[in-house]
Amino acid sequence: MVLNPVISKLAGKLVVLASASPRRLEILSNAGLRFEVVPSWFKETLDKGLFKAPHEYAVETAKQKALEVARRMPFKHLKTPDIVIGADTIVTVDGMILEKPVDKEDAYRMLSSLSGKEHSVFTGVAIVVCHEKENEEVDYQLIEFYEETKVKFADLSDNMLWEYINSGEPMDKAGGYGIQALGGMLVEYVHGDFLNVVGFPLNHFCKQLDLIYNRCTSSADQESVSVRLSHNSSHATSILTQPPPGLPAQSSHSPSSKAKHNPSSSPTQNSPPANYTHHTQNSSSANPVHKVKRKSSEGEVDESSWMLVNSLSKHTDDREAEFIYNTTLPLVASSGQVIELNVTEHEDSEPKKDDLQRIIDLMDGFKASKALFTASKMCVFDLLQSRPGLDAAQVAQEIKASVKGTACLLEACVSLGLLKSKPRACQKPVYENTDLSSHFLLSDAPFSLRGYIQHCNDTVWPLFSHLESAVREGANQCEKAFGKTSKDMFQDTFYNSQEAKLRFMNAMHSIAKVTGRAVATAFDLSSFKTACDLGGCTGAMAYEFTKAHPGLSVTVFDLPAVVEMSEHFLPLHTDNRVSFVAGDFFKDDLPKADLYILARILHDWPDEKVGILLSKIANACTAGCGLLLSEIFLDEDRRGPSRGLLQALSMSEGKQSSATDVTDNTLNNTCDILMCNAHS
Ligand SMILES: Cc1cn([C@@H]2O[C@H](COP(=O)(O)OP(=O)(O)OP(=O)(O)O)[C@@H](O)[C@H]2O)c(=O)[nH]c1=O
Repeated sequence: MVLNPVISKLAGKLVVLASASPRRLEILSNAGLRFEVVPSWFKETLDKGLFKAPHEYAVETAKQKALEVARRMPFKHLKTPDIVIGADTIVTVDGMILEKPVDKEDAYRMLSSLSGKEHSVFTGVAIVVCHEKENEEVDYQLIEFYEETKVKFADLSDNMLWEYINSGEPMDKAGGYGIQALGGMLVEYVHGDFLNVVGFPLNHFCKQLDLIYNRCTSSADQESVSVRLSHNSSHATSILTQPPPGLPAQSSHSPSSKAKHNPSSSPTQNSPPANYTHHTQNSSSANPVHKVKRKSSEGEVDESSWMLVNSLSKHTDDREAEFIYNTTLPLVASSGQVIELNVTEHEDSEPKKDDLQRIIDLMDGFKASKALFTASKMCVFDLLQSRPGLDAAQVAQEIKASVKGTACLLEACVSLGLLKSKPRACQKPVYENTDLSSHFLLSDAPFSLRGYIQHCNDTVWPLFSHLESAVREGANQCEKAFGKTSKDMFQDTFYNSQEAKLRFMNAMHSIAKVTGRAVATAFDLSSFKTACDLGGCTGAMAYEFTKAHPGLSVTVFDLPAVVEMSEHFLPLHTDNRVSFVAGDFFKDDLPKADLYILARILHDWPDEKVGILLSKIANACTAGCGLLLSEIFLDEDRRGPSRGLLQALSMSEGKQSSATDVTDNTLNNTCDILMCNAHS
């Protein structure tokens, strides 16, 4: 079910989040948006003194973050996004703008300035809509807005402040606190959008999308859309729209054609608003034939490069040649010179460049996955976390691999945004983790996905390499991939092999930790005092539930073989509101609880087993009980999300269901059913 039809308007578009903030990633993916993350390299160093109001600073920073990514991607990633979203969150108190603290003392200064006071949290957001023109230039059009939320802190003693600071939570957060986690304890009240404080004003964002895609469908469907930038009120909102009748001028930003358009909202007090020229782009191609245009920046190219160009020219009506070269790819000739080939397409019969890029991305997707799996398995991210700034030869030595192979792997990771490389004069570049890899790829990061990545590499990947057989036979391919039946695999995982069991538990643990909080906070559970997480494995989800709901105790119910290992996964601060009970949910009595939780369980089992489990839950429920389901539910039209449809290809005995499949199936209205979509 898509709650917000606006989000679905972005389906099929290359949406990019220009942010390394895990909170923004979580907020947008929980809303069902599918996007890539390309953290911005824009340094947040604008002169705050130049802005009349703090929100203008946040909006301008958000805009620069988004534009930097929009401009970089066509060159670094060889693809042009459709939409880039940038955001910047700041906290303001007593006329000061607080960003992320640089160290603990800074965090202390910030938090003590907030103690006992009301302050404002502003998140500036910029949406950059990119339109590729025929001449390979890109028009960037901007929608920018901000949201303000007022937050009041309780009086905080120094002891409390230092305890909080020493938890490590403040360091990557504006104002030095995270309202969504421990920092929530400091807060007396919040007036306004909570998610705005966390880092992204989802509601306001959806309203802006609504303006773009729903209220102005006719304009958004056109090749060219224009921008109205309004700076005439303290609310610096820009609305992307074809001019409704009566509205004045609009503007288009094209940083690639700076001579024509000044960048708007320049951070100077006196600078006038942007050029408000009405810009419409001709969508038709003037040239009906393919053109191979050779550009060479300096001097002559050597013979080999000429040969390449000539052979391409000969093949301009050869489909394969067009498909390979119908994009601007920098080709490096043996002289080291870069030749750019631009092929202009015939509008009527040839595919659009964006479409070609989407196909190429799909073709390459498995290479990117495998590069991630391999770097993770070879502990590249852990190594670069403990020793940032190693070059390829040093990394190769540590991970016991060839220098050539390691250099290729590191560069591939840089291109995927997983590593940063720092060039050094006359020396090989050195590497370090990006925020993305620090958050998700380290073994010991709180949101580590390493266990799940290893599961994808060791279990999912071999199954998918037999996809053709799986499709032909309509059955899973355990025997081909592992030489074992799925029953034997199950036995191994849970009973025969300690190592297989730990690997599996580790995978489930990591995905539950990353998604747990979103599931735990998706609903108001204040009416429930006890919960039972069926198949709750290591208890990762259960701990998130107890953290989010102080009045709730959770029993984890899982197979004895799992429960006996659960102590390996105890969190640092254990919580005696989580307990473990061993049993088989198909055979044994379920522990009594007000709320039953089934997170990522149903899709594994065939219909009859799902029926058995749900009717056992129905029997265990009394009035006022609830069932919380978290799955990658299919949309009601079963067209998405592709994550669910792709998961179905593993041909496990279970299936992907829509929300109504499950509610229709069962329970005879014995309890409330709470369903949330586990996109990640
Ligand atoms: C007040 C508050 C802030 N934050 C985080 O603070 C960062 C702000 O920094 P930013 O510069 O806007 O973003 P960033 O993290 O540096 O990422 P980027 O967009 O790449 O600049 C963002 O993360 C926010 O979630 C919380 O998680 N909880 C809160 O209660």
